[in-house]
Amino acid sequence: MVLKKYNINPDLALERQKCTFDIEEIINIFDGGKEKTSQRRKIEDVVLKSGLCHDDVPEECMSLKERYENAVRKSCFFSKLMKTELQEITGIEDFETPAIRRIADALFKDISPFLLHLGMFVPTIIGQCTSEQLMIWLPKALDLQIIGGYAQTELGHGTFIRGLETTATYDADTEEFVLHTPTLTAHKWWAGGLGKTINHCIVVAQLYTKGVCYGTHLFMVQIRDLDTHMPLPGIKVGEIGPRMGFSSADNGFLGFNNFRIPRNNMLMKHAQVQKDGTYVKPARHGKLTYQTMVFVRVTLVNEAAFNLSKAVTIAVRYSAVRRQSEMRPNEPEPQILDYPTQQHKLFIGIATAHAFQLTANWLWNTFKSVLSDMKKGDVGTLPELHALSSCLKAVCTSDAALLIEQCRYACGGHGYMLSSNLPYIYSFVAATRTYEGDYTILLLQTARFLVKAWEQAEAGKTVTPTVSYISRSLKGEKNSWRSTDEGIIKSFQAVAAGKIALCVKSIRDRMKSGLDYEDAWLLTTVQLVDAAEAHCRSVILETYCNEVRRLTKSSSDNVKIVMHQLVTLYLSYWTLQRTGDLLRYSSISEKDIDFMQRQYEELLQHIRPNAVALVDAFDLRDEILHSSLGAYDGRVYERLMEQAENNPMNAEPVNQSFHKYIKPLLQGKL
Ligand SMILES: CCCCCCCCCC/C=C\CCCCC/C=C/C(=O)SCCNC(=O)CCNC(=O)[C@H](O)C(C)(C)COP(=O)(O)OP(=O)(O)OC[C@H]1O[C@@H](n2cnc3c(N)ncnc32)[C@H](O)[C@@H]1OP(=O)(O)O
Ligand SMILES: Cc1cc2nc3c(=O)[nH]c(=O)nc-3n(C[C@H](O)[C@H](O)[C@H](O)COP(=O)(O)OP(=O)(O)OC[C@H]3O[C@@H](n4cnc5c(N)ncnc54)[C@H](O)[C@@H]3O)c2cc1C
Repeated sequence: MVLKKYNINPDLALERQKCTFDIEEIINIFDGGKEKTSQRRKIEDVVLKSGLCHDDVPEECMSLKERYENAVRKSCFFSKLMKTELQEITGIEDFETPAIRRIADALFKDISPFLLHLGMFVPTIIGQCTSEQLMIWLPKALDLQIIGGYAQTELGHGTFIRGLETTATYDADTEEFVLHTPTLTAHKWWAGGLGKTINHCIVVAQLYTKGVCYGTHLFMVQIRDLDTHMPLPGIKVGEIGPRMGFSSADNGFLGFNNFRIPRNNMLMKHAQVQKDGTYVKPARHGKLTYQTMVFVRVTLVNEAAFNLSKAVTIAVRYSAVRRQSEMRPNEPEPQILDYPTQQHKLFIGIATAHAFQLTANWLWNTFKSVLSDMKKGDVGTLPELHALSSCLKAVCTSDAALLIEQCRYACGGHGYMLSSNLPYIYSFVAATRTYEGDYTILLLQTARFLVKAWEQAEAGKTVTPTVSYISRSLKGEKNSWRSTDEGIIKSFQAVAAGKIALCVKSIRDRMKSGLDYEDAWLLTTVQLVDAAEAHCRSVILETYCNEVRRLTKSSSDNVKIVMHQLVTLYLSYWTLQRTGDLLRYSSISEKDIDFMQRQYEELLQHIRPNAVALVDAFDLRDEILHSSLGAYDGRVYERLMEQAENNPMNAEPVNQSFHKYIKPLLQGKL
């Protein structure tokens, strides 16, 4: 759609005059410096000027097939643009560039069918191939001579990877693997792009050689002819059908009928099958084939932050424009943003977007540092990364989904319109809570790490920094509540330590009463999930505070003030959400809680004048927001009417169904 130009809505113009800080300063902080902001804007200009974002009809008014075809068209031209003009600007073949991720949303209101190519296929090649394999597949994948996906999940199993049924049996005579789908439930299911788009695929299958099963391994499989795009003989492939979102990502199914691939198509960086069929197990760590999942979990924290920032931008701008009800008799209707309950719904969204973005950046740096350790042969930091990326992925995607839905509630009926974009943002983020490891499953992985850390600390061993609070707790350090940043973080750590202690106790008590470890663990899993969530909260709170302090060191006083107001709001919000836990595990009193409640309500008032400026500081162009409610000019009603008038349903004054059905019904002739 071409966005019509309107003058700024007067309410929104007034809001911007109230701003107390330099918006550009905050934009630079989140971009990582002035130069990065300027590079991002250049990238956005190129994409927006390319005309690629244009749709003849709104995406939501297209059929599923049209939406898919439109998304393929855009993905192809966008890929070409990335290889040419965008590469010149970034100067690198850098798919990490956050700016590329952001501007992709100007093209796709839903999802690109190439998402998994960039999101999992290329990263798996980079992380799992030997250098010889890398030289064969990486240039082709980066150049889009081959397009790939990641097919792990099956109809019968997603979470439990060890239970996957697809087999890859080595045939030493021909030096090939035979891929086979032995049952209905063994069909690959869900892989993005698999339905219609991709010609190659990373397949996760149980490896058999010399009659022994060695568990799941990764294989590069060509599934379609490069010229005709027809499925290769022995391959059954198709689209799984309409879903809540991801409508243009052609999620697919895949079955193999004794399909042969060369030995070299097993990704052999970590484990190998030699020509004679001898299996060589990974030298360093048994779970290195799970590395792409860790990578994606790390990027999903960023997705949570980015999508929440879009939703809250839409809802705050709308709330500044929308007037409803009256505060006092005969007074003009106020902007709904003036209601404290509305501020309560929205300002936590702004603070959370900041908290998650800074946590995502920190996690990304941790990920890079662990990768560099692993390159040197040291896998010692991997368990902590796995525990961190698991809980942060779980909690951030889950919180973001809830807060995005809250943004929709905050927009009343108009938020329910697809043209608000809130339903699309929600359905995308809701899926991130499930895929790449379901919420509960990932928190249970973190809980395993926490229980082990507890046992290590008990044995007097040093534990990693993110769980050092366990050692303090074991030393008997009592928590005394203080309503400062550090004080609140310490209390949240005391909550986490208290919950982990209870889990350990429950497991041990249950074992004493005769249960084996597995049953004792199973019966404690409700508490274990809770403990892992508490640990994750303490990590987010601490990272957010530390990062704001670090990043605003040389900022103006006004930026320091407003960024810190949001930190305090976040800390107060979570304190009030978790009073039960804090009363149980810290020395917080009722008086302290009353103080925190008052502080929270005062903060809403302090942040109110800067609310619109704070969402402007996410610097999200209208073309990325795609929202009738959230455009920079605030012309909500004009856009809603424009969209209604453009609705293809209104192209003809009388729909044919009137003549076919309604009229005969009215006339008793049906
Ligand atoms: C042109 C267009 C441009 C468009 C650009 C847009 C860009 C957008 C960017 C978005 C980015 C990416 C989006 C990607 C979209 C992805 C779509 C979705 C994909 C998928 O979902 S793929 C499938 C994912 N599946 C899962 O996640 C399954 C979850 N299950 C598991 O991970 C495991 O089964 C398990 C961990 C739950 C259990 O595994 P298991 O083998 O049974 O192990 P355990 O016995 O439990 O544990 C044994 C020990 O191993 C440790 N462990 C487990 N996992 C790991 C790991 N990953 N790393 C390190 N260690 C691990 C575990 O802790 C145990 O240790 P211990 O014995 O306790 O010491
Ligand atoms: C939009 C979307 C895109 C996807 N894209 C891909 C893709 O490209 N490639 C791919 O391979 N996969 C993909 N997936 C699949 C995805 O990774 C899985 O759906 C996900 O990992 C969850 O697994 P599941 O469906 O088997 O759920 P299940 O494991 O069946 O979960 C169902 C419920 O059971 C619970 N549960 C399961 N096991 C346990 C346990 N041990 N303890 C306690 N509770 C348990 C879960 O918590 C959950 O509440 C995609 C999924 C979606 C929704």
